[in-house]
Amino acid sequence: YLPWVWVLPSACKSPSLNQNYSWSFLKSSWCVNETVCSRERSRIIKNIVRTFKYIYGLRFEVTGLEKFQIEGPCVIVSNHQSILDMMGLMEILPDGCVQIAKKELLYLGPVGLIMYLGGVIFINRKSTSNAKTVMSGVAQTMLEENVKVWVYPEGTRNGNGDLLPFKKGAFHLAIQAQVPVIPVVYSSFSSFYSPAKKLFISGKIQVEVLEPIETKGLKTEDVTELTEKCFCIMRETFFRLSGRTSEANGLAQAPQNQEGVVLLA
Ligand SMILES: CCCCCCCCCCCCCCCC(=O)SCCNC(=O)CCNC(=O)[C@H](O)C(C)(C)COP(=O)(O)OP(=O)(O)OC[C@H]1O[C@@H](n2cnc3c(N)ncnc32)[C@H](O)[C@@H]1OP(=O)(O)O
Ligand SMILES: CCCCCCCC/C=C\CCCCCCCC(=O)OC[C@@H](O)COP(=O)(O)O
Repeated sequence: YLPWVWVLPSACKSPSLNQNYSWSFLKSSWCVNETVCSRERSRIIKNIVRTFKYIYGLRFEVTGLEKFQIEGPCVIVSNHQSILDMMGLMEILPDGCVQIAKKELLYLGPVGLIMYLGGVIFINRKSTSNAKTVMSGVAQTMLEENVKVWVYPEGTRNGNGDLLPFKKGAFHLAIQAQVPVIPVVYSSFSSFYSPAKKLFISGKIQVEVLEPIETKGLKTEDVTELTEKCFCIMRETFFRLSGRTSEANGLAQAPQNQEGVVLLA
């Protein structure tokens, strides 16, 4: 694959932009088997971006990768500290997995084009109703096309040494499609990467793929509980991987619902 041979025909045959264009692109007819083509493009992007770690001197230590070996689709959620997460993403990205991204990234020139060709689904974060419509379409398509979906539930980059409260879209998606949620946690980058301190040296990133959380039988009213459960598990793992204890961070007490029932056993 020469990059231009790959990009140009795709760009010329791109559909007109609409909120579901990633999916309509997957379904476009220029490719004999469009899903295979999209997966193949995604694999090429992955293999290129994975080489960046050698340039930046980053090492990844991954555990639990076998958790991705499940039959059928799932929603993968992970913490989001910086643009470096893209290298971490490509380190473990399973085949047939698309990512949810803010629509502004589509206009990043060649990077936006490459994301588009890789099947990224763009949402308008400023419009909940628009994002909800796109996500509902995704729930249906991920089942039809056996696609995994990767979401950053914090909804924005956050390098402050903790996780931000999770947005609920990923969990609505998992419950609507009745597919498991697989949490993935990356350790803190703060010891080697900090734009505020103008620090960027080589370093090691620990990545842990956690046990899938089943959603079979869960309903819309369970979204908040599922969101909090996943948040607690990921936050605790984040602190452990980053060498901080839960107690030191006030995590000894599990969250409770309005009736005082502990949500996380
Ligand atoms: C060489 C070059 C290399 C190139 C290399 C390429 C690399 C290719 C890698 C690409 C990689 C991309 C990486 C991108 C990284 C980002 O762009 S991260 C930013 C974009 N992603 C996200 O924002 C995802 C997370 N956000 C969400 O899921 C949010 O819930 C939404 C859907 C945006 C909505 O936002 P919101 O309104 O602010 O949030 P939220 O409080 O969750 O929801 C409000 C209400 O709506 C309800 N709601 C939310 N969603 C739903 C739903 N789906 N159904 C029903 N109700 C819903 C909630 O339940 C809530 O109601 P209550 O329960 O409070 O009553
Ligand atoms: C000095 C550091 C240089 C690091 C270079 C690392 C190379 C990374 C590999 C791929 C290149 C480009 C992929 C671009 C994708 C950008 C994803 C991203 O991080 O978007 C931000 C978005 O989620 C949330 O936006 P806000 O935090 O709300 O605004």
